[in-house]
Amino acid sequence: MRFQSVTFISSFTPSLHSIQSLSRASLDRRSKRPQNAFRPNRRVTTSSLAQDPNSEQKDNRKPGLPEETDAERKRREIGRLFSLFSRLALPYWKAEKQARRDLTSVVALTFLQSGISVLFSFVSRDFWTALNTKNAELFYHQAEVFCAVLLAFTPVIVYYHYFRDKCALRWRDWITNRVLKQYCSNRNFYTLEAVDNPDQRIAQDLNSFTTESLALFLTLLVSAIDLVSFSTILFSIYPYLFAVLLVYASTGTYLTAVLGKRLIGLNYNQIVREADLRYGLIRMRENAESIAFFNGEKRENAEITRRLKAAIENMSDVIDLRRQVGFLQTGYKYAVRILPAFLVAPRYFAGAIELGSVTQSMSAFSHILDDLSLVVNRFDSLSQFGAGIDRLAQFVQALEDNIEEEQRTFGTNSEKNLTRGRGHRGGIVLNEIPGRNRFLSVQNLTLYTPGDDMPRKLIDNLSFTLTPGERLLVCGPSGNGKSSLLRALAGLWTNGSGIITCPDHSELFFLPQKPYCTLGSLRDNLVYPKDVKTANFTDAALLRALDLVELSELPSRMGGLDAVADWGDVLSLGEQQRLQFARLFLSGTGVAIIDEGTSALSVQIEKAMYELVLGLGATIVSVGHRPTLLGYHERILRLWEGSWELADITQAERDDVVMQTLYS
Ligand SMILES: Nc1ncnc2c1ncn2[C@@H]1O[C@H](COP(=O)(O)OP(=O)(O)OP(=O)(O)O)[C@@H](O)[C@H]1O
Repeated sequence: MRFQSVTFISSFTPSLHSIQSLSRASLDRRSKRPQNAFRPNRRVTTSSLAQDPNSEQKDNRKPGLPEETDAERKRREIGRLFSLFSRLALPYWKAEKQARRDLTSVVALTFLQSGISVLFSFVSRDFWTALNTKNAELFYHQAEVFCAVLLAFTPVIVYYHYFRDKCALRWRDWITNRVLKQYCSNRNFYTLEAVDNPDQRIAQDLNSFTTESLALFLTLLVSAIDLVSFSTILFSIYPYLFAVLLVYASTGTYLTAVLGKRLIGLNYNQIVREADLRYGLIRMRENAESIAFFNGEKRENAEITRRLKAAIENMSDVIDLRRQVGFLQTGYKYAVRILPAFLVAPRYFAGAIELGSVTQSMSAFSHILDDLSLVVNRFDSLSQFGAGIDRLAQFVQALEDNIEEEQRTFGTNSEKNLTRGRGHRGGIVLNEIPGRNRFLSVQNLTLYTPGDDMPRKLIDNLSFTLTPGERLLVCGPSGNGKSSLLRALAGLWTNGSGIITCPDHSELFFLPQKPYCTLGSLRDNLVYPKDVKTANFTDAALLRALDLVELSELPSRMGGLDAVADWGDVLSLGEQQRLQFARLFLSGTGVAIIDEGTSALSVQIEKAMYELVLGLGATIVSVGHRPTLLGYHERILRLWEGSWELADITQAERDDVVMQTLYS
């Protein structure tokens, strides 16, 4: 959406006020975050300020007070939107000097632009009067003046747009970085369940917000300046015309608001539905191979068609409503082509004014009407803007709530209570010991699945301690909480009680059940989660790590360490698991947590991988079903139906015993 500045052409050509078809912000805004099996069902409470506009607006007054009237509710809604807007918009302008400088330039150019518009209105008046009085000399002179003003006006317009766009871009850069930082901190990206499509909000909604806010501000400014300057002109020509104008504009605004009030909710829905559609398509692309194996395209097609239908149906409602508003808007805009002339014509016929004054009054009328009709002319874009603010505010509020809660809970204690107000069952205390150590202890750990609705007890009162370099194998039937125990060790799952003492996160290295390959080069993937620049590994060190995990041919096959590919697609599962071990090796970590990290590898390569980790002297906690894993661990923890059993692995068992027999 762009809020156009008033053009000088409308001053020069009095009868024309073109109906601007506003380019609409793309509605295809969102892609849903993939569901993650590890994600706790954590509910994030967002402020009452940030609600879905479709949801009933609750009256938060205390019981006993009289019910809120319609007018009060509307006032509250406007106040709410305004407060959300200022909370999103103001920090940038307060924090950045450069931003204030940029804005000053744009505002100065806006004034200049409006000044030239007024000048045009006078040039135009004399031009038409010269034509009307057949004064050729004056006519050509006015044409020359027009060209001169045009020459001066062009750079003003060009620079106005230039500074405005630059300003919006810098703002977008600043606010996106800020929100992204909040999103990436405090594991918000993992825990923020209640907010849909955060990716779309960060990438697109913030962009629209900055561009549209700035454009709206400038449109309001231009309107205010025009209102003052052109009202003076109009009033001096014919005060009655001015009064008619006020009545005309306020009636139009009121009727548009009444007819189109459903548009905000519909626009909000449209954003959601378009994003759902896009997410369906992205999932299909991401899982193309599995779908192809299943011949699942029909089923996928049906699901995507369902999403498309939802988007189309809602859009159809939007179009229907636009039609209703359109009747009013079109009539409203075209009527002004003759209305002012019609009203001043008697004075012209009576010889009280010149033709130039008629055209000038029409131009002034159009200008002012445009200023007063902001709501009528931009209703659709304004309603989209309102919906966008709601979505953004909801998101930012949720991020801030999460961070505040974290700070409140953690305080300055080294002991981190990660319960975050989870309630009656208390919470698991994660005690991270800073520095290089390889000690791990779990005391009286009772672990539940996340969420307060029917959580399931997975582990009951578990205690164990691993001394540096000790190796524990966790096994048990599927779905009995093995991976969940690792989630608790990482501080991801906190529902329950007990104390976990472990090194801080830089000393813990997790190899998840599903390998993860980051976007970027092979080098990026090897040093992950560190950054290539800070990790500072030589090529030789990286090649050696690849060699150790038997991937030495990978760089030459893929085009070198800096080759970029979709590694999750181009590497086999076994190769990805080996890549994880190369990372582990490079990290030189003290405690390795391996969740079925060798499930796709042959027994021989599994041996090589474990020998590599043993060589690091790391404390190891592994989860796995394979009997061969017994050979690399000293103790075994069996989990089943909430119970557990901890035992030493004897040498005989290490050599020979099949793990299934241990827990079947
Ligand atoms: N986000 C979640 N919310 C609620 N329950 C969950 C969630 N994620 C997993 N669970 C449930 O927690 C239970 C334990 O899961 P977990 O992944 O720990 O099993 P596991 O023992 O590692 O299984 P497997 O051997 O099949 O990998 C399962 O019943 C699972 O369905």
